[in-house]
Amino acid sequence: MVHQKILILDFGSQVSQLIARRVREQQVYCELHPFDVSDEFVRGFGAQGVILSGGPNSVYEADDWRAPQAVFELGVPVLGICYGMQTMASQLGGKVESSAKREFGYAEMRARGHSKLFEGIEDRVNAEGHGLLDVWMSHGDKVTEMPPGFGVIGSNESTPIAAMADESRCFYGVQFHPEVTHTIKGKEIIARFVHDICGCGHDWNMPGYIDEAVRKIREQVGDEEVILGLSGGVDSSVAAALIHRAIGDQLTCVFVDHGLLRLNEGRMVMEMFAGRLHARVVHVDATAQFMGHLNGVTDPEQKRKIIGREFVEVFQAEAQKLPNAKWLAQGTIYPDVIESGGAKSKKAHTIKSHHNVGGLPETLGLKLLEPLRDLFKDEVRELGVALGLPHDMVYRHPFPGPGLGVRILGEVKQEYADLLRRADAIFIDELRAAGWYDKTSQAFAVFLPVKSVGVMGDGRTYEYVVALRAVETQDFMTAHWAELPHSLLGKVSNRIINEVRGINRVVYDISGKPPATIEWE
Ligand SMILES: Nc1ncnc2c1ncn2[C@@H]1O[C@H](COP(=O)(O)OP(=O)(O)OP(=O)(O)O)[C@@H](O)[C@H]1O
Ligand SMILES: O=c1[nH]c(=O)c2[nH+]cn([C@@H]3O[C@H](COP(=O)(O)O)[C@@H](O)[C@H]3O)c2[nH]1
Ligand SMILES: NC(=O)CC[C@H](N)C(=O)O
Ligand SMILES: [Mg+2]
Repeated sequence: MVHQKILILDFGSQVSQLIARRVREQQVYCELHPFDVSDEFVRGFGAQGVILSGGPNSVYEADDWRAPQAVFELGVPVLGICYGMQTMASQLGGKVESSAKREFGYAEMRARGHSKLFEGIEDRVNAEGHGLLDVWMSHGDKVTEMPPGFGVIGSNESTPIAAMADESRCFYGVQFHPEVTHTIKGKEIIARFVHDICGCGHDWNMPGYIDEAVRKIREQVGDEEVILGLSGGVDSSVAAALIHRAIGDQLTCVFVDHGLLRLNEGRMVMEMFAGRLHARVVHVDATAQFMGHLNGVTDPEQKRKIIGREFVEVFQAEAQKLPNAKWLAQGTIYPDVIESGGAKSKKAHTIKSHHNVGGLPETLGLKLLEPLRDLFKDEVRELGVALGLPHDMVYRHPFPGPGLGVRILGEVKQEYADLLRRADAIFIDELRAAGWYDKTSQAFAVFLPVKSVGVMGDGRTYEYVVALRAVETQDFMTAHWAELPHSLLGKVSNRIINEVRGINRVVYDISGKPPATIEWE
């Protein structure tokens, strides 16, 4: 089935992904691509409409940060947001200048004229009968001259051209950000653009998606076999459930126990998949293999590389046991795709080599099957529920592939992993009991291989330290430490010190990301 779709071009705004999510919420399919795609790409894409995102540059400085000219020649509606509006103005013959007054945060904008974009959408009406909108702005430049054919459709004191339109061509520019929730009527404005102006229907929804994805997987795979690395995390679990629905026992899930999993994780994953979904799951106990290679290694990057490499080894060995395995399935989701090809990645530094199934070697000899490539995390969760996975599993906190390997600082030892597993389980247990699990995005314990002195039952102790980490975040790119109640932290600390012999001190991590990262290694 061919969907109607919107093309979003990313100029590097921090909130570009939100535009895509807002469009998807309207049950309209869209794709986010870097702004510098070619004219041919734009012409071949088949968009019903194009959205240009915001971005950190100024059009009068960065003269190569332009939309492909084809965007304006497709004969479809275009919406420019912030930088997107500014480049549209500049490319079509208007003018953009630095503004004396920067606007950052809340602003009130008056709708003017009768534009299709805002007609009937307002938060309040003023004495003269003009609609007023509460919007969120973040800019230092502004359009000072509109291109030929455009008229003003929104203004405020500091930004007289806060929104503009050429209604005959359906070109719109807004200086504010309709994609953020602080713009109260942002959702209505996006809906107006995609449905009424671009003419898109509501053809993107989960039940429809399952049928379509199942058909596509069957077509791709035929009678060949697929192996999938199952971690028990959200993405690989949903991918497994979807592929299993499509091809049943042609799918073999490989669940690798590297000895660095959480408490009881192995049992839980096996019960869920083999027991409940009746999927074929191979449980590989590779503890000795991973621990052996990690022995004596203290450098975080080296540890990550070793773990990634050993994963691939295990998958290769398992694939060779199957007569007809031609595919390796992965739970790659849309943000993974965007982050490895988006406008922002061009200047990005490597902070950590996040392993997925390792850097896949050419010699793997398997084709990749990635049925979640088009979905955002919340869509993946919705899909998981629609496929019958339990709520608890689908709403779990993410868990990194290298597992406790990056939560034990320095050298990884069996003894440390055992202590950490128990401390972590107590923390998560208490978070759930206090209703805080769903209020945090990720929470875990970290093992510090240093000893400190304590006193227990009148005796001296000299034992290890555990740090607790809990964060709140939308996208895991930036995060705040969670302000857990002191009473809850107190209870967790008490239980860990009392129940886990070998730990006599618990601390709470109060660093944000940046400058810290979420994991400690
Ligand atoms: N213990 C494991 N056994 C087998 N495969 C694994 C294991 N850990 C990670 N993987 C593979 O690495 C991939 C990437 O892991 P990642 O943590 O990003 O995703 P996830 O575990 O599916 O979801 P979540 O982000 O919710 O943890 C997984 O999809 C899975 O294929
Ligand atoms: O699958 C994964 N493989 C990895 O190697 C990896 N390293 C970090 N993470 C997870 O990514 C998010 C951001 O983590 P950091 O702030 O520590 O980089 C957090 O959610 C981390 O748990 C990983 N996930
Ligand atoms: N958020 C944006 O897109 C900002 C655009 C441009 N850099 C400005 O400051 O006006
Ligand atoms: Mg995971």
